[in-house]
Amino acid sequence: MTTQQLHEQILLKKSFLCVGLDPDLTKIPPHLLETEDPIFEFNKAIIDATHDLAVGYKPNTAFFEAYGIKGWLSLQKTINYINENFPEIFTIADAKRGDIGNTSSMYAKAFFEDLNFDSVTVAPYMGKDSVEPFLAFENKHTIMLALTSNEGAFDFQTLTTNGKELYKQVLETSKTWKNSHNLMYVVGATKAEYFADIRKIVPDSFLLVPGIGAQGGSLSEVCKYGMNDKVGLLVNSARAIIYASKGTDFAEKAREEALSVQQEMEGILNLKFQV
Ligand SMILES: O=c1ccn([C@@H]2O[C@H](COP(=O)(O)O)[C@@H](O)[C@H]2O)c(=O)[nH]1
Repeated sequence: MTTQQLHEQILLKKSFLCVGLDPDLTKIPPHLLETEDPIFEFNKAIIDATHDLAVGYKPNTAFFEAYGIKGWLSLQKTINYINENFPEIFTIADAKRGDIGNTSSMYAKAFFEDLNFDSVTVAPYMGKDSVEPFLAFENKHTIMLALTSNEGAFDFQTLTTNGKELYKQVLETSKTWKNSHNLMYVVGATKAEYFADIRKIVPDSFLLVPGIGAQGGSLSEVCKYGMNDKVGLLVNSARAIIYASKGTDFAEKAREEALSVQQEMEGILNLKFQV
């Protein structure tokens, strides 16, 4: 999917919501545990209930890898289900990969070719040759951690080296890499006050923004400082939506939560773009 197509979906659905698919067998409704593949059944129900309100889904691979081969198969079934039934939806493998070049190439093949995700998250720590193998895939997107939503972001990312905060250096340097037009960046919703500075460095890039909902970030603050003239934001919420209920009504309740976020987004888009 191209960023232009993603932008069109945002305007069509009046939404820049990305639903995080973080299935945890201890949290999903007990009645699903009796099915053959509880994780897939859970994801499928959430997707069926929210696909008209969201422009993206972000399975975090940790929640699948934790269950070994069965979990990986559930991930494969989930991405196939989205691609076959809702090909207009942008998919993100939140895997936070990155290694020496030849290894990164294999990670890129796994997520872009074998699983056919539109994008994958990567860590910038190993530098240019660890990220460029992902960027080589045209119309696939590499979403690099810039300023994360957690408290530990302040351990390294905001430290100043050579007169500049590390996350700013990451943003600036990555723009010089080959095929950098395929880059997007992760910026946490809990760091809304940093968005204005980030937009000075990457005015046109899409930002994947986790941290509203369970982590308490403010959607309106993120939009105030982070939205560009093409919207440029994919705002993720997982637990607040997918675990809205543990009962047989879990999908209905997930829809209600997603709808409330979508409606807030629609209000913001109406104000800014008169869509
Ligand atoms: O900075 C980051 C990067 C990734 N995440 C991931 O996003 C979701 C957030 O889930 P919630 O339940 O909405 O808090 C989860 O998969 C994280 O691993 C992040 O939170 N912050």
